[in-house]
Amino acid sequence: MKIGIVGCTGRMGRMLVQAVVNTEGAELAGGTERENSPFIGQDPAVVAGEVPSGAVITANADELFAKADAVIDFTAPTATIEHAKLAAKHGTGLVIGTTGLSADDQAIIAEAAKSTTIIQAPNMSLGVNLAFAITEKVASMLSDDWDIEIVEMHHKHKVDAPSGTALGLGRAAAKGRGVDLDTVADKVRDGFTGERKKGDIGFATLRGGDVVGDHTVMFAIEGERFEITHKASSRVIFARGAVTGALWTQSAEAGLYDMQDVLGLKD
Ligand SMILES: NC(=O)C1=CN([C@@H]2O[C@H](COP(=O)(O)OP(=O)(O)OC[C@H]3O[C@@H](n4cnc5c(N)ncnc54)[C@H](OP(=O)(O)O)[C@@H]3O)[C@@H](O)[C@H]2O)C=CC1
Ligand SMILES: O=C(O)C1=N[C@H](C(=O)O)C[C@H](O)C1
Repeated sequence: MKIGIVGCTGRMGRMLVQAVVNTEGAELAGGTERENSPFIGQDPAVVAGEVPSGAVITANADELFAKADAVIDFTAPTATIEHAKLAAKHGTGLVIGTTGLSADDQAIIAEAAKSTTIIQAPNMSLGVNLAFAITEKVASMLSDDWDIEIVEMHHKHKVDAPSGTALGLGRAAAKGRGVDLDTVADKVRDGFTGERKKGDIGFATLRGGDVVGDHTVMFAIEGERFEITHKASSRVIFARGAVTGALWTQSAEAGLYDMQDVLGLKD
């Protein structure tokens, strides 16, 4: 299966290239970067520290979507929505790992998924997808006397907050509780905030150093606290998950899926 990587020289892009060239049944179709990138014309595998693959980095995403069976996108929201349109145009499978997308961006992705298979997940790791399922279950078993708080920490280069995974954990908790996250989310606290509102789902964001990604969901009540924690120590878990997703697109109907679909974690 021919897999393309857009944004192939980024932190995740390089890990994705490594994962593709080391996965049986996967072949690197090529990679993209912006027009002014110093990597244009180079082999993405060599940039990622692998042996030459014969593939080339270009700024022509249209060409990559035309020749690939699936493309993996860990870039930025403005790029991702254009990639979703190209996936629909060419009927190419698409795996989206990019976070920080707006509601309007989501609508464009949902429209594209009418014509092709798209897998979108804020976290491609098995551990976090288990945490999504467990969080929903625990939230469904506890009353809203239990306060739910989500804490995340990432490296200093991360540009969106709260992380896509933290928001995913919030959505899972809200779903378990039978409420809409948008109406109960408390994402920023500063100054004289007053007491915590019963039923809110709070978020706290930490940034620093080279932390790959830590997430904790806390269920707190007077006298005790129950926590679900995931810590990523290598980006390889996201890259492997994304390549598994890309291979999975080949056998799925057009539609919008997540990693819980791919990993068979749904009831
Ligand atoms: N779902 C998951 O499991 C995970 C998701 N992520 C998400 O993935 C995204 C990327 O993260 P990360 O790799 O750390 O970020 P980086 O900034 O390191 O990588 C992004 C890459 O995409 C490139 N890019 C941006 N726009 C375009 C474009 N129009 N065409 C081609 N390339 C483009 C960037 O180039 P330039 O530098 O020139 O802008 C850069 O090389 C983030 O949203 C992050 O949250 C990260 C890890 C796991
Ligand atoms: O930007 C990152 O690095 C990560 N982003 C994802 C997110 O926003 O949840 C996933 C992972 O935690 C790393």
